[in-house]
Amino acid sequence: MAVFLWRNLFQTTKARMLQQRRASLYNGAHDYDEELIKKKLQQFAGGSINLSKEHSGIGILTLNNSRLMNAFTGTMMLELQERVTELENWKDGKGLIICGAGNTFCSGSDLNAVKAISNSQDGMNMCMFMQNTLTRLMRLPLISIALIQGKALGGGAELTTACDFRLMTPGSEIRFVHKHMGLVPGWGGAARLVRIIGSRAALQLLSRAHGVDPERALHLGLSEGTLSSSDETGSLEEARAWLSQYTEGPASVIQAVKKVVTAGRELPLEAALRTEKDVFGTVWGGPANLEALTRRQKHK
Ligand SMILES: CC[C@@H](C(=O)O)C(=O)SCCNC(=O)CCNC(=O)[C@H](O)C(C)(C)COP(=O)(O)OP(=O)(O)OC[C@H]1O[C@@H](n2cnc3c(N)ncnc32)[C@H](O)[C@@H]1OP(=O)(O)O
Repeated sequence: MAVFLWRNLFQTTKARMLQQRRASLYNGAHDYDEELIKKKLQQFAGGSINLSKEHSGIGILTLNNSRLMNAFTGTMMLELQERVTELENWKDGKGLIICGAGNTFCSGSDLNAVKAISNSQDGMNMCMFMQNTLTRLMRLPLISIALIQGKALGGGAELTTACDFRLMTPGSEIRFVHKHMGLVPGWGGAARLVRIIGSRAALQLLSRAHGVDPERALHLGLSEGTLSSSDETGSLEEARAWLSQYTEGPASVIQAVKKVVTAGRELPLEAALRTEKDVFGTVWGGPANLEALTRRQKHK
């Protein structure tokens, strides 16, 4: 009976939390027409977003458009949304590494597409589409890393801020080039950057639009560390090893850890406390908890 009640509570709470995570920032009430922008984005094809889910519970999401330095075409934006949905449903997932193919991260939006949708309605719809997707990415119950090799420019720099951590390879660069394009970030990059490095440093990075090298990023708290390897395979291996120190343990517990931190980061205190209570309810008396009680482990 107790197990039945626990399972019931667990399923209900989990379903409610999944629904909250997927809830879009923008919908029809904000003059947002998702179907319209999806049709538009479909016209700018090229590249792909590949996801491989490893047995360890670490997913590798690769931006793949080497010809254009992994710039985001319209279809890549659509694929990113699909991959995020797939990750939201990954029960055994614990961590995620986002990287670019061919030794570079991402050079932002595909400028050919940007030019073609430079009217206000398309621009706003694209902005809302990407904010919705990157907000869901940030809220995934997975511990995420942006592995930055080569360049992360414009929208590519914004994407790095939707991850929990950033690791950089020697010689790499994060650069919010928007000012030079007569723009500001629109994929949520400014709001997230302020939360990561504070408003003064964010103002400096956005208003000067200079590149941030690994040393400066480390100093600003934008990057967690500089890897020793700069080649694709070696740096991915290092990033995996770095991430695995945080993903050791059952997926249900790692996911719960990420959920309570997300709530603490995003919600007012009382709402965050209530979410923490709900998440606590999903692990209390759960398999990992009962096993730990049986083991009577000492934390010396
Ligand atoms: C809403 C807008 C904003 C956002 O979404 O937030 C953006 O992201 S706008 C895009 C911002 N990015 C840029 O402006 C990048 C411009 N490109 C460069 O600065 C350079 O290409 C580079 C990325 C620094 C690489 O330089 P380099 O190593 O010398 O290579 P190439 O310049 O020869 O590049 C190879 C090839 O790739 C094309 N390329 C690169 N980035 C883009 C891009 N974002 N969109 C379209 N095409 C891109 C580049 O033009 C070259 O192609 P060819 O000229 O055909 O050889």
